[in-house]
Amino acid sequence: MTSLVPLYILIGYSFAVMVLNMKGVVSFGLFSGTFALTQDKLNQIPQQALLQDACPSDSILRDGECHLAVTAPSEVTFKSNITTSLDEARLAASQHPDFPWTFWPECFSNEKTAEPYCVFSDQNFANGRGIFIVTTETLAYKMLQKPAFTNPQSLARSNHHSNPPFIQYESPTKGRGLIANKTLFRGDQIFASTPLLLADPEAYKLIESERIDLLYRGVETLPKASQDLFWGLLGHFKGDPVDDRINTNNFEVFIDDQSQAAVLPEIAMLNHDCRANAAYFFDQDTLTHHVHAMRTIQPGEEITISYIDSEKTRAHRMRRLEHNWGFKCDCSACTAHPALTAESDARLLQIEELIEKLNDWTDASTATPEMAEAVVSMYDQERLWAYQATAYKHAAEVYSSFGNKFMAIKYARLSVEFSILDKGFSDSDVKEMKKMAKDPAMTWSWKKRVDLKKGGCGCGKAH
Ligand SMILES: C[S@@+](CC[C@H](N)C(=O)[O-])C[C@H]1O[C@@H](n2cnc3c(N)ncnc32)[C@H](O)[C@@H]1O
Repeated sequence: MTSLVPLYILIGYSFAVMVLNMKGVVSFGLFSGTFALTQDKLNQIPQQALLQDACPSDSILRDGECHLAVTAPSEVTFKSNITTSLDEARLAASQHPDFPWTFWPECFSNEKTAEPYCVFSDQNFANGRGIFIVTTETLAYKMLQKPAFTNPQSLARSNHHSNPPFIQYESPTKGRGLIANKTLFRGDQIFASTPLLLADPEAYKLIESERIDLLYRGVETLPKASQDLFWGLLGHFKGDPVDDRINTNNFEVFIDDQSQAAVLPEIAMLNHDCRANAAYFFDQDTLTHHVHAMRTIQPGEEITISYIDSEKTRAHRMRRLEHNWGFKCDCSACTAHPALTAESDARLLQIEELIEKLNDWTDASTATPEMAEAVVSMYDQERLWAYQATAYKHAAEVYSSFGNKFMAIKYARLSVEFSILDKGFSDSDVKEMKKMAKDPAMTWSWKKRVDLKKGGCGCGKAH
């Protein structure tokens, strides 16, 4: 699973601005006359309070008003040390036949970097949405081999941001967020978007001003509509405006096993909930970040994702969210009565213990199908919809290990569906569970524990 994480966290960088003030830009004015829903439609939507401060999806809500386009905020006074003008960089690129980038890349290096870090920009990427990548030449040219660049058809399902299944609203405590404008069912697509930028956390090896130079140059090279989307993002660390927006909004993704910070402005409007109703993953072939509903989401309900590992106890979750994003989580799981919270924490710890037992494939294993059933039930009770794939996988494997073909198939089928939504179409868990759903007897776990029941060794039963 990818995760939303400040860039400085990706590199274990100890960031100076850790006392966070994340609510700077939010105010609570009424929506302007551009709001498109009629009163009739509003009346069909429960939780109307949320709709008070809503904007149509093609607008950005800023300071209580809907704006169609967002320009660089006035606090941006950055002066780059890069001396080549954009026009010169464009001309230099155009003079090289078959040069894959729109601008000649700017690069910096020092004694800590094995290769220079550069900004590579393609304005035509994803049908004119554009992208810039701050990384080494080696990694950038590897990315160029991906279908996202070599086969534009592979992006046919990406970046359809008109007529979305949500509208934007502004909450007094969370800032902007997205609420469903129609019923969404499990598996319904909410987003499939390509990043405006990918930034290699290793670029932190550059001196600060040079790393930031590359980021500013990158933003300048984006098409105007994408620049507006970038500047419309919230920044709450109050450091450099570009860095701040990246730190507040980036998702950690992996491309060829290398961690990258990806900024996806539309998806970055999703707020956090420890019991999120949507899940996300990144497909590195198409450089597309997908968000899907994990359960039925009613119209008027906020669509949420989890920024952190929400299988942890409340205190742990609250600490992470406050440390990384500067907010006190007030989701239902974090604000429940202490008696209920204690129960929830106890369940989460018990899930952890049981999973450890289910993962024990030695002859001393005490794992049983009932144990996995308890785990499945507790995930459900905890409302951990985005994580259920894990529970189903354990159940499928334990049933297979006791030779119970149809219970293994049942849970493998469930695991495939949930894993696709949470981990991606081609994740190894998906492949493994697809194999089991077809024929458990052909998987490594088949009858692995059968002989253990009789006190013998389960060795040698695998196919
Ligand atoms: C990726 S942005 C989400 C969109 C953001 N609300 C906006 O207005 O642009 C992350 C920021 O949203 C706010 N946020 C997200 N989830 C929240 C929550 N559950 N409670 C309070 N603030 C939240 C925090 O300020 C956080 O730093």
